[in-house]
Amino acid sequence: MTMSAWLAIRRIPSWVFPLAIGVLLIFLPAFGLGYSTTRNMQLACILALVVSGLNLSLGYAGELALGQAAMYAAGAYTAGLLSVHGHTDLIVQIVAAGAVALLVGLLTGIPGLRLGSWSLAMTSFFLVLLIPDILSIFSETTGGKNGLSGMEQATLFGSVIDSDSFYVVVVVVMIAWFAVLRNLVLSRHGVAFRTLKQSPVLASAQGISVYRMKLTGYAIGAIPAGLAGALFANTDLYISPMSFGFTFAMTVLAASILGGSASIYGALAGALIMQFGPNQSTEFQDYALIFYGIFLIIGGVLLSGGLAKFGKLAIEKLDRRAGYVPATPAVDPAAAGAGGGRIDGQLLVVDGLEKAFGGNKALNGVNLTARPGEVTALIGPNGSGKTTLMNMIGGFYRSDAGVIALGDGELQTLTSDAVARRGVARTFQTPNIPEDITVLESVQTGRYSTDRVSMVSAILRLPKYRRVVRDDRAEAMRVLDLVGLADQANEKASDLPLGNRRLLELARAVVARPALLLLDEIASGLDEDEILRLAELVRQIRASGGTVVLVEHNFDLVLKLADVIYVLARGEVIAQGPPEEIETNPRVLTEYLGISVEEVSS
Ligand SMILES: Nc1ncnc2c1ncn2[C@@H]1O[C@H](COP(=O)(O)OP(=O)(O)OP(=O)(O)O)[C@@H](O)[C@H]1O
Repeated sequence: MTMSAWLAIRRIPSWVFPLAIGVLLIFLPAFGLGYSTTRNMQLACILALVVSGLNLSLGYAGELALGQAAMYAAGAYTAGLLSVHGHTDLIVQIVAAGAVALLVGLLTGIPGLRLGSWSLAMTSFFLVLLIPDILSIFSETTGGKNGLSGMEQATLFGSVIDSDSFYVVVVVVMIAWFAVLRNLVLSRHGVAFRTLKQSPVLASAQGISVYRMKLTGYAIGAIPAGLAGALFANTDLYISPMSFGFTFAMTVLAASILGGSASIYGALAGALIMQFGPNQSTEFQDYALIFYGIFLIIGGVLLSGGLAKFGKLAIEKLDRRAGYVPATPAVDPAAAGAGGGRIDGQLLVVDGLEKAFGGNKALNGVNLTARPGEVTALIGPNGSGKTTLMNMIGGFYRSDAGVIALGDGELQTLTSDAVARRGVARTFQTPNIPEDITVLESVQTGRYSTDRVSMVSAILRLPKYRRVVRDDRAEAMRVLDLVGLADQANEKASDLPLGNRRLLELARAVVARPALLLLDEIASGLDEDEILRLAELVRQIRASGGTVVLVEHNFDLVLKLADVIYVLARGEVIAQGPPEEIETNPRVLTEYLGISVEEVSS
């Protein structure tokens, strides 16, 4: 392909391609596809729906769950039972199946995710094993092991859907669901999912409730499984527990990993491979689990990221060869709004804060005040409690006693995500920047908790969502310009050198104009020039009205930057005051700098 042709292709909006594939799938039977291929295509689309749900929870929210098979079964039996009882309208069946699957998702997800770590994987795994037993217990209704028969052909607006039209319906449902998913994962919620997967600590520091977000991913992922179940039940008008067991759960997992679980369209690719490959051969069925094991190893080890990753790499390579660079959004000076770049910093008062780890008192009655428009620095030898104090202000540790007041509210009882939503932003000792997102997206995530916008609004691209996206972009470009990274807005954030990653973190922390900004060793690992640049930025934030608390080992920088310095030693404040005082305080010199007063005066 010539490079100019590639550039022309890149100018076409990205949603056009999947839609074109969808439309092609609709018309495939018209090209003389036989019954068996059309049927396999239909089953592949149904499988793709189930896989897309797993991708949302596994690939995006980072939670391994095998419960899709159970949700699929719930959807299929809901539709089947409705049909047996004379409710043949497909829309009614699909809506009911999606709702029941969502319920199964919530009922299993709530306890599974509450317990944390691997418990959702375990809960959902057992759920899959339980399917045949549950269906047997209610065998009078479900037909038990013999399956549910007696379904009527589905109808749409009163007319019976013949098998050719049913194929079209299946593809249309898949296209519609993929459009929903695309809008979701491309929105700020999608970036939030990816942040959560890579760093729950960063996610909660941005105001995202890890538990709620994971549950949301898992529960939304249940919906397509339910829809798929309803479509599957109407394919043969017969369902039995055989279709929903452990082997099916493994098919879904293998398709997800082969196609690439962190992608939407990878779900279709993986489903097509599984449907037209392994599912065709009867010998395969006998050794299915062994083959799935092999697939999972291939997918997990050799083909990390699945086919979707290959596709992405190929696109990136072509982009590089053709010199394609997406346009960087313009910096709009008016984006600063009526208040300019003003930050409404709030007063932080820490009073009598205590924290012990076992017998080790990390903080012992710490008092500290940080004012808006000032930089308050925290220094002290290693192990003196600085990080502990920062983590307690940020809500990551619970205090044993004491009060942390910000403005007219208190923080000490709040979780870290709630503290972030109160306007506390932070940077990390080691920059915490998720992979596979751009510099611009990364800064935009700093605004996740301001101007909140619902997932429904994002999926439907409602006016409020569009306005928030515009503001997110404009504000992010404004602060990127401030830190000097505007022209790298479209680069991969994690590829930046350390100095720029620290600048990026600073931009991400100030983009929401926080009430309190916590900076954790921003100078470490930087050269002189980079330190000067960061210091200048911190001064600008102070001048804009920000309340800044800075933990820093670089004493010279602290002396230049801070308005007030607190010196911690063994969990207690041993000195506090302006730099001129701290610099000459004998206790600080001996305890922190390790030099005697005589040495200084000589
Ligand atoms: N999660 C934890 N569990 C147990 N002990 C901890 C924990 N976090 C900190 N500590 C202990 O609390 C004390 C204070 O540690 P902290 O990390 O707050 O010090 P610091 O001043 O930030 O040190 P550094 O400059 O090395 O980062 C140390 O004795 C440390 O071992």
